[in-house]
Formats: sequence, structure tokens, C-alpha cells
Amino acid sequence: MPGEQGETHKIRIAIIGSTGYGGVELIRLLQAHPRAEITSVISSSSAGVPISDGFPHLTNIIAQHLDGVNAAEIAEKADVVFTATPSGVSSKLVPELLEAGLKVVDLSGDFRIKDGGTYEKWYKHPAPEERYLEKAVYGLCEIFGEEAAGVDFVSNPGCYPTATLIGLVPAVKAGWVDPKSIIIDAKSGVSGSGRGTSLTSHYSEINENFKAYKVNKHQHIPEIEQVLSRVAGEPVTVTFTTQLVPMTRGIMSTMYVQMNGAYRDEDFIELYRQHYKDRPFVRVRDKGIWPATKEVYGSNYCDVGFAADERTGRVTIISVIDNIVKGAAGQAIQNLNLMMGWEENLGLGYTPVYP
Ligand SMILES: NC(=O)C1=CN([C@@H]2O[C@H](COP(=O)(O)OP(=O)(O)OC[C@H]3O[C@@H](n4cnc5c(N)ncnc54)[C@H](OP(=O)(O)O)[C@@H]3O)[C@@H](O)[C@H]2O)C=CC1
Ligand SMILES: CC(=O)N[C@@H](CCC(=O)OP(=O)(O)O)C(=O)O
Repeated sequence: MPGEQGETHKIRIAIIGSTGYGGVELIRLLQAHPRAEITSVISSSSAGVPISDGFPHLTNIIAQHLDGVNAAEIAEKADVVFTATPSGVSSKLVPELLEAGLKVVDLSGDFRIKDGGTYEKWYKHPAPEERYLEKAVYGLCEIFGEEAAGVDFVSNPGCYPTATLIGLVPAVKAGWVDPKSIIIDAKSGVSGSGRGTSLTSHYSEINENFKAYKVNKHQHIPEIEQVLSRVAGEPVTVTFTTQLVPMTRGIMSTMYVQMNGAYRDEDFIELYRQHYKDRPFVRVRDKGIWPATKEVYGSNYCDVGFAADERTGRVTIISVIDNIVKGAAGQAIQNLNLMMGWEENLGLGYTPVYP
């Protein structure tokens, strides 16, 4: 593996789906990565065209023409491939890429759920072959980061699950909250639905509007429940509402949970700071200060704040991320770093864009 040969040697990266929001963000972030170079940007619909034709903001930054989707050719040009492709596409592509000897980080939902039966119900397409589901390591870096070390295949978490689980896991793990009482109220910017146009992401449908969608039906419900059940050691179900807000990037996940004791804000702050002390991308707010999506915009941070209410016995946990960075491309690079045995934050030291 070229990446193992020396400190300065760069591994070669291919991006399938490089014309989508996740793929274009991978291109942006990888420009600053000291150990990776993009050797192939891939499109199933525009092969042969310079990528900067469709994305003028990349002029003088990346000169490559788009390549077609061909596993053998990709394996000639690259060591690692990011599949920033739609759900249902990744499940077909990834096995060929792995068989061609590539390391893979998949950004779709296709390999996140271990129970194959889940896919027909929640994603409305068949599950991938069982052995690939088994092989996939679920790459929620702050919770299971050690499991990605040295592996060939990581399934990158969903955007809503990333914000939600970073906000919930320490309290559930500590037994401070009743995992059966969790209500999650999540909001996303429109880029979360990808670059393809649809009626729901149309400007006049989104602007000055705020709307709920897929209530209790969202495909991220089984992903969140899978992790919480694992951490709690018992089956957990959640109430989960997703909403679109008129902004481009950002997710805010607000969680309401029954406490098992008289915990105060200070207790949660201390618990979470301790839990994430070695994780560079989680920032726990001081008492009475709650995070906002702009405070993580364009960065790989996940910021968390608390309001424990002694009157109701519930705690409100608020967690924010940039959906395209921490919720997709940034976390995918964080997983690459873990897979390669590099520092988790290598090439990801972005200060949020503010205001
Ligand atoms: N946007 C976000 O915030 C997040 C997205 N994700 C997931 O990441 C993945 C990518 O998302 P996003 O970038 O937003 O989606 P987009 O719709 O913006 O981009 C997906 C890209 O996939 C390519 N594609 C489509 N069909 C095929 C095919 N058959 N073979 C190869 N490539 C294909 C398309 O490019 P072309 O036509 O050029 O091939 C398209 O540009 C999805 O699975 C999404 O669910 C996960 C977390 C957050
Ligand atoms: C705003 C918006 O539409 N967001 C998308 C998130 C898509 C995503 O990340 O889903 P998978 O990777 O699990 O396919 C949604 O709610 O479906």
C-alpha cells in the first residue's frame, strides 16, 4: 500500500459521485490533506468532461477530466475510493470495488444496518449481499473510532444519526437517561437532499418555509436505534421527526429525554467533556450556552449543549453539525484517517465559516 511506504507518500484517492454535493465537498476538503491526492474524479453521466466545466469554483484547483465508472480502471489509478453515490447504487458498486482490491468509504446508507431485512422496509430497495454487510465497519468515529483502524471498508454514518448519536450516546451509556423515552426533533438544511432537483427542494417550496417530512418513517430511524440498542444493551426505539429549514447547510438535532436522577447541566457537561476528551471534533458548550448551526458551518465539528430541567425531570440535548462536512465528506475523511492509522484530524482542521 503506497500510504504505508513513508511519511510523505500520498495515497491515491478516487471519488465516485464527484458531481454531487458529498463528492464536491470531498474534493474541497482533500485539497488540504497532506497524505492524500485525488487521482480520479468519477461520473456515471458526464465522463470525459473537465470537472471544472460543471463546477467553475474548482477552476485552477483541480484539472482532472471526469472518468467513467469502471472498477478495474479505478483500481489502476487509486488505492482508496469514496462512493458518494445514492442509496441503492452503492450497494451494487461497492462489492466490485472491494473485489478489485480497493479500500472503500461509502457515504450512502446501504451498508450501515446489519439486519438486511431493514433495507426493503426503510430504504425501499434490496439489501446488499450479507457478507458485505458483515464486512462493513460502521464509522461513527467518536463512538466506534477504534473499529475503523486498519480496515478496508467503512460505512459512513448518516447525517442525522451523526448529530443525534454524538448527542445521546454518553448519557445513555452512563445510564443517566431512560433510553425508552427518547424524542428527537431534527432539522436540516436543503443540501442534505443532494444536488438533484425535486419539488421538495425547489426554492419557492423552501424559502420562508419550515416543514416536517417522513415523520416516524425516516430511513435513519433504524440506524439510530441500532446504535442506541447496542450502547444501552437492550432494544431501543425512538420518536424521530425530520424537518427542512430554509438554509443550505446545517443540522440541529434537539433531543428530549427522561433523566434517571437529579442531574444538573454541570453534570452533563462534565460527563460529555470526559467522554469526548480525546476526540478533537466534539465541543461541549458551557452551561446556558447552546450551539447554533453557523458555529460549525464548513467544519468537521459537532457542538453539543444541555438544559437539564429539575421541574420535569427531563434533559434537552442540542447537537449541531454541518451535514455535508461532519455529516458526510468530513467524517468520511476522518474515517480514512482512522483506516490508515493516521491522526483522526489530519487535513480536517477547518475553522467554521462565520458569519
Ligand atoms: N448531502 C448530504 O448532506 C448527505 C448525503 N449523504 C449520502 O451521500 C450520498 C451522496 O449524497 P449527495 O452527494 O448529497 O447526493 P447527490 O445527489 O448530490 O450526488 C450523488 C451523485 O451520485 C452520482 N450517481 C448517480 N447515479 C450513479 C450511478 N448509477 N453510478 C455512479 N454514480 C452515480 C451522480 O453523479 P453522476 O451523474 O455524475 O454520476 C450524483 O452527482 C448519498 O447516498 C446520500 O444519501 C450522507 C450524509 C449527508
Ligand atoms: C434534507 C434531506 O432530505 N436529508 C436527507 C438525508 C439523506 C441521507 O443522508 O440519507 P442516507 O445517506 O441515509 O441515504 C433525507 O432526509 O433523506
